[in-house]
Amino acid sequence: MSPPIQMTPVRDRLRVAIQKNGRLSEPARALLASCGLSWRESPDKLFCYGESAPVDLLLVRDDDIPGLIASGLCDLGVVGRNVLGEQMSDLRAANRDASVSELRALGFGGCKLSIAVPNDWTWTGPAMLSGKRLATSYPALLRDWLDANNVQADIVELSGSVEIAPRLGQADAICDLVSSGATLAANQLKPVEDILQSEAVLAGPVRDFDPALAGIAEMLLRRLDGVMKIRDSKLLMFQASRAALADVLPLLPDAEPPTMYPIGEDGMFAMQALCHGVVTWQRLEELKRAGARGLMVLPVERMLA
Ligand SMILES: Nc1ncnc2c1ncn2[C@@H]1O[C@H](COP(=O)(O)OP(=O)(O)OP(=O)(O)O)[C@@H](O)[C@H]1O
Ligand SMILES: O=P(O)(O)OC[C@H]1O[C@H](OP(=O)(O)OP(=O)(O)O)[C@H](O)[C@@H]1O
Ligand SMILES: [Mg+2]
Repeated sequence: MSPPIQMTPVRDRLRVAIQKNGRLSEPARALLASCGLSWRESPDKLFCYGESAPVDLLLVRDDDIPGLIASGLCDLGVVGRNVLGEQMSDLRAANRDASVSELRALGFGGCKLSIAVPNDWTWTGPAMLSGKRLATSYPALLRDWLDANNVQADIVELSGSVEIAPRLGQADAICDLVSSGATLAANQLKPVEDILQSEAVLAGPVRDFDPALAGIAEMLLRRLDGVMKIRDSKLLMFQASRAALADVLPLLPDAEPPTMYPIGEDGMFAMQALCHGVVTWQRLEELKRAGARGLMVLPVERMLA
């Protein structure tokens, strides 16, 4: 008798995994909310049902996010590049294909994965680590870096409080996340090499989305791109004469081609330009000196290209 056919239920709602409690939880939720998503929370707060669009949230430990995407239980996730990179590097070391990839960098949760050594070492380069013991929670990324630098060293894997390992005599140096550097300084360590520049990323499957979900995923990515694009953007409005344009236009910070229309006076134009660079007071003063007048900086709430 042939075995019973297993039917995998087809989902028609997108599932996005985000960190339940931690550094990335609030910014991840805020970013998704700025894409027009809203949710009804379940009583246990592990699952949030999407109300404004068929996009549900799953609240989990960040370490579980790549695996949930790889297994198809979730479609997308917000996770640190450090966590995603570590797990994908680990898979490659086991000769398995990386099944989850970074779809977008999200611009928050910035930190570095760095090698740090005791303050009294005079750093001369990676070769100094030969034969030494390195404590880390990122053994796969550290192994990649050591291999790339032809360094033979022992890796001591710890799940946290890595910075204390040298003081305990457990390791000679460390490889850990650094942001302000305060934790290193408090443990008489100094950063000497950066292995990875990390930030929160949107992770997704390497394979194509299920057809029932592809349209929803595309909608979310499109909105996310719009939000990311205008995150630091401002609409700059001003007036300038035709003669001043050659001096004014190069000063617009990372601007899209401006819209301009003639106004009453001879040779004068009203102009508006979407600027992706930061419009500082100093830049406004430079624009004024170059001939712009009536300068106004406006926030941009939404954009659909
Ligand atoms: N000091 C830091 N400054 C900025 N970002 C950081 C810092 N430390 C970690 N991060 C980033 O934030 C992510 C989440 O950090 P957090 O400390 O909340 O994780 P966690 O303790 O592993 O949480 P979980 O309980 O979900 O496993 C990290 O993987 C990293 O990408
Ligand atoms: O450079 P800093 O601003 O000091 O940040 C770096 C510290 O932040 C993270 O630890 P966290 O505070 O999350 O504690 P953990 O060691 O328990 O992960 C990371 O593991 C470093 O220890
Ligand atoms: Mg974690």
